[in-house]
Amino acid sequence: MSASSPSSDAIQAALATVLDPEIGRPITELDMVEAIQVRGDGSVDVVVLLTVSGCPMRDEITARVDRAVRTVDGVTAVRVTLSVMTAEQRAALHEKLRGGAAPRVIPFAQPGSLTRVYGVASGKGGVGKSSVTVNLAAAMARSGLKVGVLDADIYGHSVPRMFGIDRPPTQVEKMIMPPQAHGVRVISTGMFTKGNQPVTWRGPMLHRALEQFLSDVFWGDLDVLLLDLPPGTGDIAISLAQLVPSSELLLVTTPQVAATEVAERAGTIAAQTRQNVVGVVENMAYLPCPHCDERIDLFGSGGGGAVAERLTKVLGHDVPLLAQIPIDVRLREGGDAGMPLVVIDPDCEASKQLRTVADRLGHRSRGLAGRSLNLSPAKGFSAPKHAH
Ligand SMILES: Nc1ncnc2c1ncn2[C@@H]1O[C@H](COP(=O)(O)OP(=O)(O)OP(=O)(O)O)[C@@H](O)[C@H]1O
Repeated sequence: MSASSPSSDAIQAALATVLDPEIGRPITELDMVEAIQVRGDGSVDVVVLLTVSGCPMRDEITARVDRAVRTVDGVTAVRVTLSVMTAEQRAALHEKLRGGAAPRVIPFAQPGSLTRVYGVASGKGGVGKSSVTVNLAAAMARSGLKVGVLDADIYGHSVPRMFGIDRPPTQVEKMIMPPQAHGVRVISTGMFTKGNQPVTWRGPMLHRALEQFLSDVFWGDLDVLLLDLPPGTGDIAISLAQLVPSSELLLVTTPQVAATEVAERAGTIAAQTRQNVVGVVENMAYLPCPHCDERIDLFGSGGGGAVAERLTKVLGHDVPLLAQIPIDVRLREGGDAGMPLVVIDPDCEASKQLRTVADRLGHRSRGLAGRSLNLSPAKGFSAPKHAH
């Protein structure tokens, strides 16, 4: 080896900066680098182990390794060879990722969890619940938060399309690696049904599926997990409350929806499950007139405010109206093209409203307020306002 050729330590250090695109950890830490060979002429061979042979990320990993190794002084050429982990190596990786936790443990339900979990619910379909979920998640990711979306809307899993994701998740043993888009980790019930066919999921099956998505998906260390719930706040909202007792609900409505009816229904469920309702988002609130400053109340007005007011009464705690999102054709077009509006145009009115909600939900301090503790305070005892 000539004096100027790079050391294999330097190559190793460069490889330690390469993150696996799905797991988000250095490939060296994941034991994915099988061999490094540095030749006298400065050319470097790296053998990388993929978790599965058909890994959809193979080109991306190759490119990342190539880029990183080329930054090392003295490197003249890089050759990346891909191989596949043996069953034992995969099992060891699975073990490592689980961090010694027992199987079927839901990390978000553990006492020390700092992840805020929000179920996004609506009284009926088509009000823009999925669009709101996707845009909130993308806005949170843009502000530097680690975000996951679990699309549990079995009647219309539109979330992957709205994120532009068209590939299934990779599986390492029993662990499911969520695809990422716009900085968000995404899992959808739609990724597990053949040809995206609607499935008749029944209560217990849905409960098990949700449990599996919460426990077997490698979510990593999330700040926020958003769940797109099926419309109608039914079984799945109850399952979520059981599986993650500290989860909270965000309600999406249009101004048109029979406000009292939706509020009663959602309120009854939330009161039963003791879930906190963080607020109401009124979507399709108005159509900005293309010729003047007027707002056209296409779907009526006041629905969001009425739901918030009604829920405040029913639940006995303040349920604010967090935003009024106008109708914006680009929100739908962006959804169809896999580009959330907050990414395409972060400063338009609809995006501003969405970003306000994202900021509020993403940066709330996670005190005891609104968390289900299943405790009743003793007479004369007033509970502390904050946990910390
Ligand atoms: N503010 C908005 N402006 C324009 N189009 C919107 C807006 N919000 C949602 N849409 C469009 O309305 C349609 C329904 O929205 P979306 O799929 O998000 O609703 P949903 O409540 O999740 O429905 P479901 O529960 O039935 O899946 C989509 O085509 C979406 O792009």
